[in-house]
Amino acid sequence: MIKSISSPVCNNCVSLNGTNGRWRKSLPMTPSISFPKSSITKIFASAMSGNVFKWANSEDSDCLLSTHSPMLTPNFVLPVERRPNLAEVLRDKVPIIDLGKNDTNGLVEEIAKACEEYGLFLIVNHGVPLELCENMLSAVTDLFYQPPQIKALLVSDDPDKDVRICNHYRKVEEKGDQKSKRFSMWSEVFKHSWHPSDDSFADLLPSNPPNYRRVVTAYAREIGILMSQLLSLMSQGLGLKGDVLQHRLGKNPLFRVQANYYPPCSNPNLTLGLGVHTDRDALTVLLPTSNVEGLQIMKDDKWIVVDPIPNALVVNIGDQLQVLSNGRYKSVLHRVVTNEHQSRVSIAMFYGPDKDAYIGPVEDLINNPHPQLYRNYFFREFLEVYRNQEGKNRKIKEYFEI
Ligand SMILES: O=C(O)CCC(=O)C(=O)O
Ligand SMILES: [Fe+2]
Repeated sequence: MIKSISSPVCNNCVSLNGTNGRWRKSLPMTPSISFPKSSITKIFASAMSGNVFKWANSEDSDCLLSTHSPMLTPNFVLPVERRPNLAEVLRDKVPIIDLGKNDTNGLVEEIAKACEEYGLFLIVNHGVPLELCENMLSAVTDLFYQPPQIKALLVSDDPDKDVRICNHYRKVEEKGDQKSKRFSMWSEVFKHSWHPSDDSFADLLPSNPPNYRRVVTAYAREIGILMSQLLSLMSQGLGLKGDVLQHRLGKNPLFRVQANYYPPCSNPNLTLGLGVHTDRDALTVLLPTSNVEGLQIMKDDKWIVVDPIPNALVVNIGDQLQVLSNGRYKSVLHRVVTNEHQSRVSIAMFYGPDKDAYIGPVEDLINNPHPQLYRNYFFREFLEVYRNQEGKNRKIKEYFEI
């Protein structure tokens, strides 16, 4: 059991007090999900021409149709140098950390090591009930399996829209050509905000699937508790008091969800589910379909597979923790590859700073052998740079390097 968890500083955040013992619960299996074709799907499928649906309000982007096998049209085929080169991917071991352990000091050490060396680790015995994870995955799957005409109502490329479905893309500039070419990623994503204790975010969510609002608010509460615990352990891993990182992220953190749907793909060598990126926020907790591979991380200049083991959630460091830790924790470079036979869903819950948070390396972590690596900035500045680099290979924290 984890004993020394400090109370979160944010009034809006959930408290860990009173959760003693929950970490001892052993977590049952995270299920693999199946993708039944609903009768509605069949009706609408017959109304479609071709396999790729052109969204009515999104001129430029061909969104994938999750209800049947989309075709690998040229807009998904990446230039040769950007393809995943699957033959060279390694099967190194990504750390698996048991949060149910009694030894807090050991846990702090293990987590710090994983954050420094990998920027990503799996957690088991994390306390989020299995049934809730299952319900979350199946509610999101139902959402993606709605008829395209229904989903089209949510489709938007406008980053200011709180609730939306979109198709990520990469802009690639060709030599001698002023105009960059857009390549679509082999996925559909559903985004919205969340909150660990104020359920009103759910009022903006679609009323279908009917259970989504209820499930996501329950899941958000659990993830809020888990993230507070992780931030406390990560803070201690830097030799700081448990509440420092959470305090630096501000009173009104930006909580965002991104659910990703990756249909089977006829040639995974030619495209990516999500392009190479780091997460722009502080912390990500990801719930993937178990037993279907997809996520890969870069370590020592090599891509390695993140094994989707049952029961586990994936935790990864985002850009803001790399900056706050003065480069000690790594915001891990990652990507998602597709596979020929199985669909995959993942749900990323992001914890980002308050827009007004002043982010920069924590002073105690700046010293002679460790000079300050980043200049301080308000998070809203970071977001602006992020937006200006939209669709490109982002280099945002590099922009703030000293
Ligand atoms: O699907 C995954 O495994 C990763 C998703 C991801 O990287 C993201 O949503 O930022
Ligand atoms: Fe990511």
